[in-house]
Amino acid sequence: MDVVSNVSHAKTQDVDVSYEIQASLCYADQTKPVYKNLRMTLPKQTFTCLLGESGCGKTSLLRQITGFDDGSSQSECIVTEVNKGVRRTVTLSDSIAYMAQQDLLMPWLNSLENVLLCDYLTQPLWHKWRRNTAKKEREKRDKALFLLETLGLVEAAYKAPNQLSGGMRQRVALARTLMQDKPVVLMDEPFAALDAINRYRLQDLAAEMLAEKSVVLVTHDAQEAIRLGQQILVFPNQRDNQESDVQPVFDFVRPSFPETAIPRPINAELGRYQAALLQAMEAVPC
Ligand SMILES: Nc1ncnc2c1ncn2[C@@H]1O[C@H](COP(=O)(O)OP(=O)(O)OP(=O)(O)O)[C@@H](O)[C@H]1O
Repeated sequence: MDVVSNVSHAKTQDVDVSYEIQASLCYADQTKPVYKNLRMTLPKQTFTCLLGESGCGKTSLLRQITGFDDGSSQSECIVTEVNKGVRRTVTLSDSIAYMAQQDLLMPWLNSLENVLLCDYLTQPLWHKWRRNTAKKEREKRDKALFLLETLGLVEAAYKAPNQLSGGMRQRVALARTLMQDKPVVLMDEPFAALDAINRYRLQDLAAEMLAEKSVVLVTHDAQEAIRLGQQILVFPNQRDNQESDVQPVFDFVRPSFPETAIPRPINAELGRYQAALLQAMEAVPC
């Protein structure tokens, strides 16, 4: 199935532009690669949901796309931007906001400070010393407060993480991700720890607030993938194929999904697609 033809939200998306990712990864303490010669296409300004069985390499792939390398693996990750047929190799590390499975809030900072933290850390040092930054700092603070307000966290702005519920902490983490305003957003099971109502609300907020971004959302929740996915990819299982000297190109399984705008309502149609997605995931060879 052609990925691009499946994309909804046609108004906001520039489907002529995409990132092609080719990646291989083998951790030093493992004999077999986690994946080899894996290819993935991310159309820009599209919500891609990535599923797969536990341990297949979803988090590793996100980490590789960010450019993170702790030296404990043999890895290769080539990102090619394809813009109206013109291809060029790019580095995405400066263009990515990453939201991890844990909220990773600093316990000694309040919500507002946590939201502002990434911006502060990524500023060059000389910028912090400049005198005329007061106005910019005020603007950033206003933006952070606006994000917290939009996410229903006005009263939590000056509270420490240990004074917040799990759902509130995840919303602060989402505000921090949005604050960075990066074109590519990678989210690793961001809503997994939430109750059903908070998860539903945050899915709605994420779809609305990340509509202009190229998003990869790792999830184990088939319903979440069908609600949010404009492209859904199921991680191929490569473990049985590693013995061969020939390196085939592995591709993701692409189940079908409704061609309506996201976030999709939970109804009978969504339930049917959810069942079909679970079947497609079961069919991935183990
Ligand atoms: N830093 C590391 N060093 C060595 N092995 C690792 C490291 N990180 C992950 N692995 C291994 O790589 C494989 C893929 O792990 P990864 O966390 O990417 O899977 P995942 O699909 O995200 O799993 P889950 O759905 O459970 O979060 C696993 O076998 C894991 O044990």
